[in-house]
Amino acid sequence: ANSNDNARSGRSGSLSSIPAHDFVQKIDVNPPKGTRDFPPEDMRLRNWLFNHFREVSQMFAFEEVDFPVLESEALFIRKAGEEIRDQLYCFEDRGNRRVALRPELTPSLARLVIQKGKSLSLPLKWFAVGQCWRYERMTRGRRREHYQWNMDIIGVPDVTAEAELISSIVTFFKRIGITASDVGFKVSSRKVLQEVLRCYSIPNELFGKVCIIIDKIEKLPIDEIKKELRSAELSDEAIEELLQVLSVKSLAKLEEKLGAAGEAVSDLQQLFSLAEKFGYSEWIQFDASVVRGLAYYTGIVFEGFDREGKLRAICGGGRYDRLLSTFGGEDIPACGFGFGDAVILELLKEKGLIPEVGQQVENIVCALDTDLQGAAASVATILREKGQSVDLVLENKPLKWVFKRAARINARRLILVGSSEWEKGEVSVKNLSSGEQYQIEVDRLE
Ligand SMILES: Nc1ccc(Br)nc1
Repeated sequence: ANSNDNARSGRSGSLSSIPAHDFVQKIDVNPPKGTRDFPPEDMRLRNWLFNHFREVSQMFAFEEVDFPVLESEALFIRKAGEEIRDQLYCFEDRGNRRVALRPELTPSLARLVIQKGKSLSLPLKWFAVGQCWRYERMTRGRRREHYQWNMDIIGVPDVTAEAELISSIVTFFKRIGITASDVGFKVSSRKVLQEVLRCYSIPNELFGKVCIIIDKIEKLPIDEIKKELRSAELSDEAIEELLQVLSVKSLAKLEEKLGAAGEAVSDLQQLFSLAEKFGYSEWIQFDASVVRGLAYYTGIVFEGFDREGKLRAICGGGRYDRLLSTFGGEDIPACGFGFGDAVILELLKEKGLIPEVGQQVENIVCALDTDLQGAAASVATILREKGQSVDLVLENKPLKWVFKRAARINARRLILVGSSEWEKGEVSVKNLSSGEQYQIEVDRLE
């Protein structure tokens, strides 16, 4: 206890005469800008959502992993002009190390795979639900943290891996009542861009930067996009061809444009035929304009969108076969997705699908007078040892108060410990839904 406590508690001590206000400074009780508290009701909804993330991941035989929320800044320093880089929540720690709050989970996953190296037997199917951060000028009043569900498959070069990942997200949507008429996936491949850029002998190291510029195509005027592409040393001819290809509306047209021999077309054709077999064809559509805003994708990319077009992307992912080598590791083919905890709740609100997640308690146990408090504690323990949840009334309260609390915590039954019954080793039970009342020996409670 510090002097402050003494002053507050009124306990004897030399400081009690000093008025408390000398020590107490009024703090802001709100969480830091852009962050959220999770009081019980919000935490129950979050747990409901995360339980679905976990149950679907386990249904697909993925193993849960996690990493520090604090990472070396170097893990996220990429030179492709990504927004995620501009908004890095980074700082120098007391050991003068450059560190950052992770803006995404994939680089940490890549780091762990490299660290574990040869001891890992491929393929890996890992999932994580982790808090991710960005530092954005609060002018836009957007959040600075969110929780992201990630699933990644490491060591499978075929698009069967991407097809499996999309199947897991479709499974999740179905479990929470979202249908193919609410949500779809735009699917493309960065190999489309690659094949166009190769025709104009654009060097590979520009690939990431070009993708990031293209990803802004629906957020910036087309002249701005062209200007940025020109500054990335693309010729006007290459830019025109690129924009042409990105407006292709079907896989058939893409094949006409790029030919059937390229990997872009064959990967996408394989993915769409696998979608048929998985039974989620109605959920996905080819859309050449999808590139996603992360520099490291190298193949199939996809993003979940709400068909009413009111919300930002719900989730997104793709193949990233070259990420490990950017950290000095041996490249292993990989693909994965990220699914944030914010847009999905906006969608569920839109659709009236937010579930009722009230508190559920089986028993509320109350002593009818203070010298039976110990007896009430023993009843609570017996029930808890039977695996039942018990709210034990901890103070001497009037029955009216106890009934009110029972209703608030949604208790199934009230157990009263009274002296006459207790002498017979019994308690009084009231079933709070049926109103049924009876006496019973404690040991026979179940
Ligand atoms: N990457 C990232 C992190 C945090 C939020 Br909020 N949004 C995106």
